[in-house]
Amino acid sequence: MFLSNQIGLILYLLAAFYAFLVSAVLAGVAVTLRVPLSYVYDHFLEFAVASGIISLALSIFLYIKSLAAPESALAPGGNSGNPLYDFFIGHELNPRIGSFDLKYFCELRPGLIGWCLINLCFLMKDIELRGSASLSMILVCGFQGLYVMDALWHEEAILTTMDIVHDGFGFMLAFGDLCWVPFTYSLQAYFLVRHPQELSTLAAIGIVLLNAVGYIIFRGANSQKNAFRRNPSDPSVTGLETIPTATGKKLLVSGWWGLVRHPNYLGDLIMALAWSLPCGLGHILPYFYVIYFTGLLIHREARDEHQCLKKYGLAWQEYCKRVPYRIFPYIY
Ligand SMILES: NC(=O)C1=CN([C@@H]2O[C@H](COP(=O)(O)OP(=O)(O)OC[C@H]3O[C@@H](n4cnc5c(N)ncnc54)[C@H](OP(=O)(O)O)[C@@H]3O)[C@@H](O)[C@H]2O)C=CC1
Ligand SMILES: CC(C)=CCC[C@@H](C)[C@H]1CC=C2C3=C(CC[C@@]21C)[C@@]1(C)CC[C@H](O)C(C)(C)[C@@H]1CC3
Repeated sequence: MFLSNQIGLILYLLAAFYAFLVSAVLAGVAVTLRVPLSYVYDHFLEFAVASGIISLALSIFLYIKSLAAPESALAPGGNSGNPLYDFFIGHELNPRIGSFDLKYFCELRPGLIGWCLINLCFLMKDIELRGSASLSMILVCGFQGLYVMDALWHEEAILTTMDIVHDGFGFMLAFGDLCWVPFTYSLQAYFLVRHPQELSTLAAIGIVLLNAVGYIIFRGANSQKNAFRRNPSDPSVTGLETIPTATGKKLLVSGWWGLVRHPNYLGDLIMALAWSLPCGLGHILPYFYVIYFTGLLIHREARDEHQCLKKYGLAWQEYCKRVPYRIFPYIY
């Protein structure tokens, strides 16, 4: 499985970013040809329901396919014997059709690129209604577009995430990737079409700075860990303090990973806030993402702690002593 992931890494390495570029060019052509992209705004619910139905159909297919899979191909967490639970969590770990890895493909491309395209459709609706896109809309679409490009550019990093290594591919991830991400992560842009906001230059600068701080922490932490895991002698991480573990792997205790135990989540949450602020403080809808995402990351952090404690035992306890806060320094 690890070897096939490595092969997938080579095959997929830059393909997701290219897929984004191709989609961007096609979207540019559609805008130039005046294709009425605002149709997606007018029929948002219908598109969301259709994508929910596609996710359900895909999950049923995945579950039926998993029944023929060998025991060794099943996900540890999705092999409880309860068909409903396994259908939801994902019975098979990395379902493939030939060499095409369905989970790896779905995790990044359709949801993330779809999210940007939906945002573009909302931006076009804004232009259609008011003659030009508002500064708030430009900031939201710009920040989220950069986030997606970053994820696609660092595509290989998802090969080591819990979703790929540990979780199965079932309804939860299929629905999350194909429906939840594109249709709920775009709610700020959706909100701005109906509720345009006046944003002062000073407020806009403040929000841009907040997003930049979040991005520096998020990218710095993820890149530091990825570089360290790929090659602990990488010059960018050689000066950092580490704790040895019984598995032979080491844990970083300085740099970003000495600030809190999940600095990447901290940066991600700061960015999430920066995406909501352009929508003003008058409505809860644009803050849905920050609230949901805080819950998701707190739950994810607890699952990861549990796995790391199992994997690293005493070394993890030592890490927790040295770096007492999980996500928010001096708070949590
Ligand atoms: N926008 C969204 O909807 C979502 C975004 N994300 C983002 O995705 C990114 C990846 O997150 P996720 O996959 O949850 O987990 P992480 O990238 O945080 O990976 C956790 C793993 O990192 C390793 N690790 C933990 N502490 C240390 C340390 N001190 N030194 C070295 N290695 C350590 C451990 O694995 P090991 O030791 O085995 O290497 C641990 O299991 C994050 O930035 C997150 O914010 C995640 C979910 C949803
Ligand atoms: C409510 C519900 C159905 C939740 C399912 C959870 C999923 C929405 C998330 C689980 C892990 C995710 C990741 C990303 C998007 C959200 C889901 C699918 C991700 C692709 C976002 C961009 C990041 O840079 C990432 C590539 C690291 C990330 C991977 C995990």
